[in-house]
Amino acid sequence: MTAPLIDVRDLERTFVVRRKEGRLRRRAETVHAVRDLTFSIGAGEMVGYIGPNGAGKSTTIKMLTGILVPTSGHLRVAGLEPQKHRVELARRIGVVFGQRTTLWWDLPLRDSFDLLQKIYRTDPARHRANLAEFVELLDLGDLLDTPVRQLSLGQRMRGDIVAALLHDPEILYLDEPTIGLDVISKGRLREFLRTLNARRGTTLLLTTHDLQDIEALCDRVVVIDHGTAVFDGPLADLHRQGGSTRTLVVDLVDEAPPIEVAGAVTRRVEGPRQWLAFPSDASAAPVVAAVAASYDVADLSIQEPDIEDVIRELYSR
Ligand SMILES: Nc1ncnc2c1ncn2[C@@H]1O[C@H](COP(=O)(O)OP(=O)(O)OP(=O)(O)O)[C@@H](O)[C@H]1O
Repeated sequence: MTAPLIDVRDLERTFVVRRKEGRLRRRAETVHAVRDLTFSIGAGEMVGYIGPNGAGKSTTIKMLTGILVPTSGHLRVAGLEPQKHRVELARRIGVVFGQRTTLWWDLPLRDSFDLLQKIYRTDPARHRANLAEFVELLDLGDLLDTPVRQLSLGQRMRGDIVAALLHDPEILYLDEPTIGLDVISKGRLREFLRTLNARRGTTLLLTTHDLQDIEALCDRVVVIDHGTAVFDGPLADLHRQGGSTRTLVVDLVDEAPPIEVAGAVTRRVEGPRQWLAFPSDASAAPVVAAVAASYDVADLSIQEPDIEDVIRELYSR
């Protein structure tokens, strides 16, 4: 078996903060930003890393990139210890922050990209080939001579993604890459990331509060809460873990009292329309058959579980 590309075991990071106590006194308090964190990611995986505010996501990413030193535990990225081999690691990873740019504000995009080639000492031919491919995929050709400060958020984000990828990293960390983007820009970005993964096998670790990013991109999710992983597995299993339900929406020919059938519970009635919840891992067929056998049905549809609800349920445990 090959070693995982990202290997995190019993990782811990604490911060000592001074909290005000009374008017003058301050008390030192230890914050466990990350504790007992264990997960590993294989080459080519696309993993969503999610959790509520303050769960420890940024602290984890900072340790993975070598910006922050762990308090204890085992951490390897591409076989390297990030804090000891920061420069070497920088060539193997790309980082994109949705909330801030790594581009030079007053320079045209093209100049930012040229500077990055010099900083990373990327082979010039390789740089040109990558630039041509990414500019085409992200439709940035007409914007190369525009200073970054004149770009829209979506255009700048595409520029940031190109900047993070020009040196051919194996791993791309994305921190809220679609924040503030409109639906079209989000869709375009997700499409690009899927293509990148399929063509080059780039490993993606994605932090986001937009669960549609996760649904569109990730086969696997790691959920972190209070610094520790509370779930690690396929998205479909997350639905099961959360005990989530699917909903059968029934339009009756006439208004009726709440439907009573085995295997489902009627949650809502509005005129002739009723909403019946049933377990998401059960088949809808028996519920549909039971409803159709006893009621005059005009129409039926099934709503899949809302991942936001599943996650809310998981956090609240
Ligand atoms: N430099 C620091 N000094 C003190 N406490 C910190 C520091 N950085 C993070 N923390 C604390 O560690 C915990 C985890 O923070 P972190 O930023 O990793 O969470 P997050 O999951 O990224 O949150 P968000 O979704 O809001 O970005 C929080 O309680 C935070 O206040």
